[in-house]
Amino acid sequence: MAPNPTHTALWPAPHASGAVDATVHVPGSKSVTNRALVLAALASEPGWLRRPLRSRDTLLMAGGLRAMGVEIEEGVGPDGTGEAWRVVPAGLRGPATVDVGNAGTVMRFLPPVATLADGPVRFDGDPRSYERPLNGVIDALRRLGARIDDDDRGALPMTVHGGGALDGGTVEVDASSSSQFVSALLLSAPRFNQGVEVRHTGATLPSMPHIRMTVDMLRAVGAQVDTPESGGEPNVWRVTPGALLGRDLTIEPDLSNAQPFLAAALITGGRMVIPDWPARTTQPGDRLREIFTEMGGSCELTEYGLVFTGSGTVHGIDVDLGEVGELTPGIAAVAALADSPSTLRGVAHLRLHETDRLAALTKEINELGGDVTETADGLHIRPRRLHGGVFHTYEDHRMATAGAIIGLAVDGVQIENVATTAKTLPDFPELWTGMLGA
Ligand SMILES: O=C(O)C1=C[C@@H](OP(=O)(O)O)[C@@H](O)[C@H](O)C1
Ligand SMILES: C=C(OP(=O)(O)O)C(=O)O
Repeated sequence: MAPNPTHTALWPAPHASGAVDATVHVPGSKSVTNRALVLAALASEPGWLRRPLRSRDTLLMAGGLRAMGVEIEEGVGPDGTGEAWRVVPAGLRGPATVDVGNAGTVMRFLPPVATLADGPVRFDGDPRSYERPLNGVIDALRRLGARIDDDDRGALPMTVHGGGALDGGTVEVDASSSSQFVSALLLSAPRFNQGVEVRHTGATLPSMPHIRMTVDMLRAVGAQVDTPESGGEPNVWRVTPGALLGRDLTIEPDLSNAQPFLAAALITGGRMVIPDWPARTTQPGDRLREIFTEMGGSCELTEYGLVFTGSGTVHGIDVDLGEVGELTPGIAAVAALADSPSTLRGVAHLRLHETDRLAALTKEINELGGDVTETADGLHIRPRRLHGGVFHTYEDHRMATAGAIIGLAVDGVQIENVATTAKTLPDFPELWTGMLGA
């Protein structure tokens, strides 16, 4: 097969000639947008999403819901300002086909929705989606009463034979490979006849902030959710059946996508302003305030947003990133440019993300002259003088942004397939060159 010209294209990563000083408006959060779409689709009345993220993952989510009969209309918000989506719920329909691409949120959050459709819903996606874990969702849905045809692979492609309703009830799930198994079951549970009680049985559970995001957003649309934090048993979440409200929700900026811009200020000793950084949020990217401060920067959260300043020095860090795994590629890139070694721990499950991120980061940083080794659950990074070269991205948006961070400090880095940032941030190349005043 001839190579795909888009994928093999090389993007010369801009090199910073001095301290970066910029304000970057970061588009909406992928995780918030895709949860908001699902909850609005399951509500009993229309709702609005203002400033939704429009990227590959969120357009796939909208496409999947539309395929099942939900109306998602383009429009301006109810107050006449800002771009918005109006979501009009409908009786969910099958037969339908859902393309999940390589979006974890789509491949995990939509099968429970499909159990409520009145016919078969076929799920398919990118080759990598066949390798990403889905068995936790499939097994749990079967035990809750669903009929699913996956040829006993526990993976995509598969067909959920929607029966118009699902019993629900109590179910055990090992979500150690992805927190999205828990989020997926909770999000649709208000519409299951008996709601759900999810009991996580695995030894570890990654990405807890994302589960809190699910719980917060469910409560905001009127669902009753009991959690370990609200006095329940550890690792048990309970959702009571009930109707969901249609809301008018403004989507927060994606704080994980703010990461490369903050990193730019950190490694160049510059200044970065991210408007609309929320004062309170469940997004894991909020942890960057603490992590990048420990690595040498300082930040101030104002009413306008976050003001982050680099000191000109970057320190290594020893940190457990299990709660905030999606920040790992960007932290690894900064760590490769630091003045001391780093240990990133608690992220074994990254081997099952868009690509095997631990292998990919090790290989690509080392090919630029770095010294990275994989551990059982993370990376050891010993900074070395790096040189230019091609940074491969493995169709992983966060590999592309990690390479761009290194390219700011190292002349001659070329990013292969920077277009893969379209998964969550289609404007990345323009925002990045705009930041540099190019
Ligand atoms: O629920 C979500 O929106 C997400 C949960 C996390 O998944 P894992 O728990 O599989 O790491 C995170 O890495 C992903 O980017 C988004
Ligand atoms: C792991 C990620 O995505 P997904 O939602 O596809 O799991 C990510 O965005 O870093």
